[in-house]
Amino acid sequence: MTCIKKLAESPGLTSIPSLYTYTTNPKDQEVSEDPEDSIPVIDFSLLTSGTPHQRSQAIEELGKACKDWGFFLLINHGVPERQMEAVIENIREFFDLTEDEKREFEGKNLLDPIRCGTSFNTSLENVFFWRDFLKILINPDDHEFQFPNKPPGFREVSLDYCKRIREVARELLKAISMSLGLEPCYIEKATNLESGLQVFIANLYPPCPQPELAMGLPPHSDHGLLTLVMQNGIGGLQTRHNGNWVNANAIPNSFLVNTADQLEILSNGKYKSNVHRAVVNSKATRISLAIANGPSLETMIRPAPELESKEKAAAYIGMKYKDYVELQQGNQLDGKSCLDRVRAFN
Ligand SMILES: O=C(O)CCC(=O)C(=O)O
Ligand SMILES: [Fe+2]
Repeated sequence: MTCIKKLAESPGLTSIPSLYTYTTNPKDQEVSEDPEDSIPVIDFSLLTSGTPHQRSQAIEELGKACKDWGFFLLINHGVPERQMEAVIENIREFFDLTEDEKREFEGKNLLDPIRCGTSFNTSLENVFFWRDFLKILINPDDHEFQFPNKPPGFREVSLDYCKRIREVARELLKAISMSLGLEPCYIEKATNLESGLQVFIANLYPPCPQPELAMGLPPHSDHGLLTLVMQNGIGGLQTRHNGNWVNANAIPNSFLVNTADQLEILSNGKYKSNVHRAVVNSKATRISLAIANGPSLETMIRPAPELESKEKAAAYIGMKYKDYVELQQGNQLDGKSCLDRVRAFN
């Protein structure tokens, strides 16, 4: 399978092959400029080291962001900027490897620890996306993490980065539990977060000669609990809010965080997983790194009984997270179609 990077670098490419022509209805081509649609900003330092008053206020704001948006910018998170830049630089070097070198990391099965490729699921797609990816499953119970051995140092800097993200996600999930009126460690315990799966998803979106006709990643929600995204300073992520598409303009050194399907299930639908997409541009290569933080693969996730009531019975059936990941990764990327498979009819 030819990667999109190679295609985009073909000399004199002025139009995209029809295989990449993605049809978007006119309403979905519009992007909201409404100031009401400005993405909430959460200050992580207030959640962890603010005064009790600042803390409870920050928890309330976080709960509101999860309920109204399922998306927020996270500032003052404590992950060093130079580490973020180093990971992005290594990802760039990884994608610069030759096609032959990258083929070694292609992977065959959905739950292979390392998979690299193009689009999302080329065996099922009629239209391909303007995106190459590298996906690595980071399972803390596996002490021998598998990771590409090229470029040199990629493994070390990335695994350390994932560890830090795991801590940030754990703190956020504590605050989210509290915002739902649950005890701080509720989500951590219910998901066996200690053994929780992280997926390292590096995305490369090369410049595209007809960006309005192509799609980097189509509208979808993520499978885990919380996804933390950083990028190389080039925008492209858009989030859906009140039926509008909104550009996720990152503040430098912030994370773009979105709530994912397992959080919607656990919160019994109080916090909806966020639908987002990645668009492409004609000028610059965009690199993004999404770290999806999820439950442990063997844990069955179901709505918290504390959040069920006479008026709101469990809105989802329970499913083992491993089965959910396979379902999501094995199908076409299409809005929240995977979540529909666990919706209860009551
Ligand atoms: O490229 C991005 O900003 C988003 C990527 C994304 O949504 C994903 O990898 O699930
Ligand atoms: Fe995503």
